[in-house]
Amino acid sequence: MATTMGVTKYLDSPADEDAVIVQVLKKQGAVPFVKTNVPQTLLSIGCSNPVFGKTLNPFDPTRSPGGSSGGEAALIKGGGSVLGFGSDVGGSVRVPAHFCGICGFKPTGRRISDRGLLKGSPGMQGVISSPGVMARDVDSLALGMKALLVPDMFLLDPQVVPIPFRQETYEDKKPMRIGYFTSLRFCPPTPSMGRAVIMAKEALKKAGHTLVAFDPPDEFRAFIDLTSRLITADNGRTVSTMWLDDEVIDEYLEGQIRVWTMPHYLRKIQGFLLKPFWPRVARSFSHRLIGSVYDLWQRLAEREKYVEQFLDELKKKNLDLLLCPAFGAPACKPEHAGKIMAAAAYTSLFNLLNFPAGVVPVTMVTEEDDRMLDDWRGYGNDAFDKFIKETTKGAVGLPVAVQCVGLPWQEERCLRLMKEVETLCSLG
Ligand SMILES: CCCCCCCC/C=C\CCCCCCCC(=O)NCC(=O)O
Repeated sequence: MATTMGVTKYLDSPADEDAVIVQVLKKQGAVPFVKTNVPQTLLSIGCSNPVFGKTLNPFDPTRSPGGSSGGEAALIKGGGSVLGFGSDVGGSVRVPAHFCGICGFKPTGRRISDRGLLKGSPGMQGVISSPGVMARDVDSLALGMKALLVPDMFLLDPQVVPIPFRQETYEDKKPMRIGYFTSLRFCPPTPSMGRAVIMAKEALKKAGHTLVAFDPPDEFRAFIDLTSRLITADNGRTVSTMWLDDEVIDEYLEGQIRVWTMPHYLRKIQGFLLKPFWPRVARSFSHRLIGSVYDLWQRLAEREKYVEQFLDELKKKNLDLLLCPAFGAPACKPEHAGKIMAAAAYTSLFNLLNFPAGVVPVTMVTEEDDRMLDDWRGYGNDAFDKFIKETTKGAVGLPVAVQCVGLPWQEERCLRLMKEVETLCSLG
C-alpha cells in the first residue's frame, strides 16, 4: 500500500518492502492491518488532506484528533487497534495522543529504526525526528518498545543503538526525583493544561516521590532562534517542491505554508509592523532565515550548546526526569491547527533536545477550566493567544494529558514515570 502523506503524486507508489519496524513486528506475529490518516506533508498538528479528507476527534466531531498521527490516535481511542506508530519531529505522536485521550511515546532518535519510513523533511537537521508508539495504556507502549528492541531490528538497521528493552528499569519501584514545570513563558498553557501537571505532581508527591520545580533555560532562544529556524532552514522548499508541487494544498495547511515559504524581506517587514503590538508574534515571524552553510553550522553548534546548558541545569538539581504540560491547549478545531503552532513548544522542545518523552491522559477539561479561560491572557493576548483561546473555548469534557520526559537513551525510565502517573491519576 502506498504512503501518500496526503499528496496525489504518491497514490500509485507502494513501497517495495516493509519498513524495518514493520518487518520486526511481523516476525513476532503482529498483523499490520491499516494505514491511518495524516495531514498533508506531515508537518502539521492537524489531520486533513485533499486525498482522504479530514479525520475528526472521537470526543467532539467539531475538533481535530491532532497530528500528524491523528488517524492513528482516533482509531486507537475508538477501540479499532491496540498499537500504532507514527513519526514525531515536533509532536506528531504526542499531540494526537493528548487530543484523543490515549498514551503516546517518542523515544530518543535512533533508539528505534526509521529505515523505510517516509519523512516529511528528509535531511532536516537539528530538530530530531523519531518514530514513536501509541496505545491506550503505558504497558502497551512498553510492550511495543520491547517488541522492537530485539536483535532482528539491530541486524536490519545497524544505525540504531543496540540496547534491548530494560524491563528491570521499567519495573523499578524506587522513589523518583522529578523536575516539573507548569508553564513555558514563551507560550503559557490554557488553564486545564497547567492544572493537569499540578494534579499529577501532587499525586506523585503523595506516593513518596520528590518533586522539584524546574525552569527550562532560554526559552526564546530554544523556540525561535533554534527550533523555528532549523525546521524552516530551507525556507519551506522541501515542502513546497517535494510534496506540494502541482498539488492542491489542504485548506488548513495553506496559511502555514505561506508563512514557512515567505521571503526574508517580507518576514522583516511583517516583523517590523507587528513589533509594537505583538512582540512575540513579530519575533516568531521575523527571525533571520538560514542564509548559508556556515550559518547552518553555527546554528547546529548553538543547538549543541543549548542541549548542554539544559543538561547542566538538570544536573544542578540532580534531575533525570521531568513532568510538564503535553501541549499548550486541549484538542483544537481543525481550522486552528496551523495557527496555534506556538502551543507545540511543549513537545518540540524535546525534539530539539532529543530526549525521550511521552504523554499520559490524567484529567478532562472542566466547566471551571472553561470559566478561567475567560480571564486567560496567555503571553500577552496577542494573535497566537487569541487563536488558542478561541479554539479552547467550550472544550469541556475533552481529555488532558501531561508529558513525562527522560534523559537521552533512558526510554524505560521515562516509561516508568508515565506508568506511575497513569496508575496514580487514572481516568478510569
Ligand atoms: C509561526 C511561528 C510559531 C513559532 C513557534 C515556535 C515553537 C514551535 C516550533 C515548531 C514546532 C513545529 C511543529 C511542526 C509540526 C511537526 C509535526 C510532526 O511532528 N511531524 C512528523 C514528521 O514530520 O515526521
